[in-house]
Amino acid sequence: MKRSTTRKPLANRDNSPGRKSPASANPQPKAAVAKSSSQVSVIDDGDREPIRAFLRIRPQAGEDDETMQSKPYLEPISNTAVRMSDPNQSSNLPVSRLSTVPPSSTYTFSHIFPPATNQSDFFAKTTLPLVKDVLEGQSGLIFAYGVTNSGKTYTVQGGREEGSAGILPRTLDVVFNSIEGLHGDGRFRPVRLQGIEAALPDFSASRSSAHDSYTSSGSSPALADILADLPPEDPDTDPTTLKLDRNHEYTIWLSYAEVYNEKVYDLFASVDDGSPSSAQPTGASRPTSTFLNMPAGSNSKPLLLTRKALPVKPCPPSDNDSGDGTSGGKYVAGLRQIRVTSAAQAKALLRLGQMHRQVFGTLANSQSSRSHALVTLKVLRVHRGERNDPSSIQTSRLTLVDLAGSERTKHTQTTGDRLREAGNINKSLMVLGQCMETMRNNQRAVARSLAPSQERMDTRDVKRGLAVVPFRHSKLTEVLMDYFVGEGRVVMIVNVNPYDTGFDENSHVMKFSSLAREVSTAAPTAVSRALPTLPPHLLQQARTKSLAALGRASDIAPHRRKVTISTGGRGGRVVSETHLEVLEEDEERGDDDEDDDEPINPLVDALFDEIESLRMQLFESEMRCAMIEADTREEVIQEMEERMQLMEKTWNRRLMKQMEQNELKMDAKIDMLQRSAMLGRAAVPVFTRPEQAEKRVEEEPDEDEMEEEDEIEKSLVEDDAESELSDVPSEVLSSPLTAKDARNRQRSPHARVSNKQSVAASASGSIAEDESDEIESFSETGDEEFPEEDEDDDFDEIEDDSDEEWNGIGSSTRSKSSRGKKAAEPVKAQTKAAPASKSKAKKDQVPALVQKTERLSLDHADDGADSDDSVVVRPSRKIRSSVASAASVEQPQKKRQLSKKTLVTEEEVERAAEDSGRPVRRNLRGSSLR
Ligand SMILES: Nc1ncnc2c1ncn2[C@@H]1O[C@H](COP(=O)(O)OP(=O)(O)OP(=O)(O)O)[C@@H](O)[C@H]1O
Repeated sequence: MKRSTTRKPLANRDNSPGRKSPASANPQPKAAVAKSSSQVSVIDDGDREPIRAFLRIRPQAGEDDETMQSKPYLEPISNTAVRMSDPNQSSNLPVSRLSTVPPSSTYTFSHIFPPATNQSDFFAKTTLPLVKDVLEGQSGLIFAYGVTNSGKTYTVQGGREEGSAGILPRTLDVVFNSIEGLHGDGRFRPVRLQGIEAALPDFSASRSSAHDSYTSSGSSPALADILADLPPEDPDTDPTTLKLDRNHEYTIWLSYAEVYNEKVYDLFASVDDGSPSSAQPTGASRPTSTFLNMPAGSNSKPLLLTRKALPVKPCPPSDNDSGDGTSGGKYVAGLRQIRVTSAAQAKALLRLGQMHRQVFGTLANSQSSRSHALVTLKVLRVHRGERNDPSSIQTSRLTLVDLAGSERTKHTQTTGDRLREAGNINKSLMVLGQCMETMRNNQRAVARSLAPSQERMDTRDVKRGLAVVPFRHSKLTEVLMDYFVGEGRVVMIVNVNPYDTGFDENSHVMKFSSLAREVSTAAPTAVSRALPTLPPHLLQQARTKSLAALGRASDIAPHRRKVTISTGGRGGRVVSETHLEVLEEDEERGDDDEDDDEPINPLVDALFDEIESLRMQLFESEMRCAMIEADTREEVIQEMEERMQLMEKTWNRRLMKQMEQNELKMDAKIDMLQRSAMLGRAAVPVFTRPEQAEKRVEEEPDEDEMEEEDEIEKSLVEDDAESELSDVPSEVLSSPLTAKDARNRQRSPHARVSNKQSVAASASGSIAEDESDEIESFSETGDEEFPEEDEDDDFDEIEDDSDEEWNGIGSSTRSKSSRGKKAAEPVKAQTKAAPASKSKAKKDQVPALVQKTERLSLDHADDGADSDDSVVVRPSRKIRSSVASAASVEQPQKKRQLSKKTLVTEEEVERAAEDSGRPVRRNLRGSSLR
């Protein structure tokens, strides 16, 4: 039969020496609201102190960690102050528009621990005082707060290396070191928050072993086996021993709860795999290792693991020390508290709980804690002389909390379950901050009302002016509420990673810690109880409404998740996989819940719900935006790539076509050259590329002249280098052909006769002479010798400097580029003025010649713009001079180009020349001779 007893008030701070902390130097109000008969508690200022906040700076991770910055943005400026500077500002990176954080701020702490601080020192300065308190009957809370990856778990639980045990295992070590030889018999056990009750009726004082105590308290044998199966000796133990009053006996009870997705779970509870044999009543324990050892296989039916959320309930007034009839905080109903008699047992249990936590809470994200873990150590202390009197038993608690990392969902691809987790983590941390803020404001208001300068206010007015502390808006704050409103010291460890990329998040953490330091932990418990209570039906309505507002059906219906446990072999090989389905059932609500006398303000509730729902929407929309942006970028990139490929193909095709055409041209040229070589020197073939070539008519010189010119041209062909021109005999240079050739070489890279062609020409014997010949436009003395031509006619008027010089007419300074119709116009005008009679005979002959050459086109098909070979026929010097003298024109001579399409054979040209009564010499001209 269980028997509940009310405990005696514990020794309060008045009995605890050395309670004043440096932080308590802050002026605090002398007294808060005087306790009324009904609901307002007395606050004795002498017992209150602000929350202590310690900053721990994480050392820099390995260089391989790409997510980290190279320079820390946090710099300690003293033992208690630190300056934070926005790295985006210093590196001129764009600062987030939404950032509300100033670029540089200074924050103060109770103490700052640099990265090099070892675990032992850290424990001694932050946690050891609380351990001492709890063994002396004082409750305490210590929680680690910080963004993901800032070192919270390392601080609380520790690392793998020797000597890196965190504050939790060290606490256990120190407790059991200190109570060595002072163990109680465990005839009473703790219930709820502060109550105690007798252990099972069959309990006998002689059965005090751990195994017995588990069995007697309803634990499964498997749990006891696990706890009995302890590792030999833990080398990483803290040797610290505290001096205790040896007239007392101590029993230590351990509980391990998890707040995940706004539900509280017992990490020591059973795991039901669905088989009837394993079905156990709620709250019964089943070793987690059982399901981890289950036969694995990817094809096997997923195992169903069920766990039930535990309700958080207000303590009955009977548990309240004050005996004023008000409730004494809230407790997790059904949370198992297991007695442990050694640090090793406690650690083994915690390991088991940790496994449970990983499977249920963090399996899908094993790198990060997604839940708040609360380990509570309860100490029942009784005087040896009063061990049979339950009323003499003192209960104290020390809770160590490893909070989930304050999330940065906007930086991570968080969706679905993860997003929901993140929302809930942020919600509980936000509510924690709001609770602190409200408490601080309330305390300030009270302090103001009590200030000597102020008129003394009625305590009821003061009470009415106080805000509701929103503990009930999150499970975390609900569970921890008693530490804030009741007695107990609260210590906050702020973990920060100064290399972390989340500057904004870390700034919020810092702000939170500043806020916490302004909160005194002995706030009036009545503040949250002093508000009017809604009738039960309205209370229920408000609950339903708030759940509906959140749109979280899962808060009402059980939430199912699928998880896969992989057992790895060597080299990352997966040996086995076990598929599990996790069913998280909502807590049961008893009828007595409706009698919850907790004050509730529907408006505040609705606002919180609205905030939460908006936050979720914001996260979701940010995620959607990020995904849409990523998709769009990918699409654009793909499209660009396709276009590039298309362009590449097109250009490749064009290039190939061009190359083919060039090859064809080259072939054609070679053919023609070969044919002309066969024809021999006497009959020089004429090659045409009608479109691009200039057509010049050249007078066939007489035998001597031809020989002379051939000699000269040959020597020029052999003479490739410009510089060698000086070596050319003066009589050669004096030749108009040679002079022109030399000038053309000097003028531009587009010289009419390229070296290459010259070499080719020299290699081709007599053909080379023609190739290397300067081919010139047909030169005429005047229009009267030619029919009047349109600008579009086949005859292009081209001025030729060389000929002008040669004929001693015109200006040699006129450039080729200025050649054209404009330049030809004055010539036309002048030639028109010449007597028509003198040129009449020649005029009659030339059109006939032109017509003939037009008819003799060899390649009409190749009439494109790129056709460049053409017949060049130039009247002999004699004809030109006779024409000039006949025309008696002392103007620069006009030259006309024959039809671009004109192609003639040698014979035809000769025939045409014979018809005209003059010998004609034909020269070759390739496209490159332009
Ligand atoms: N003081 C320290 N010294 C050495 N290593 C540390 C320290 N603090 C943290 N680390 C290392 O940094 C990593 C992240 O730390 P930890 O897991 O404790 O972060 P966390 O804040 O608990 O993250 P989460 O909230 O995601 O669980 C771990 O590998 C841990 O070993």
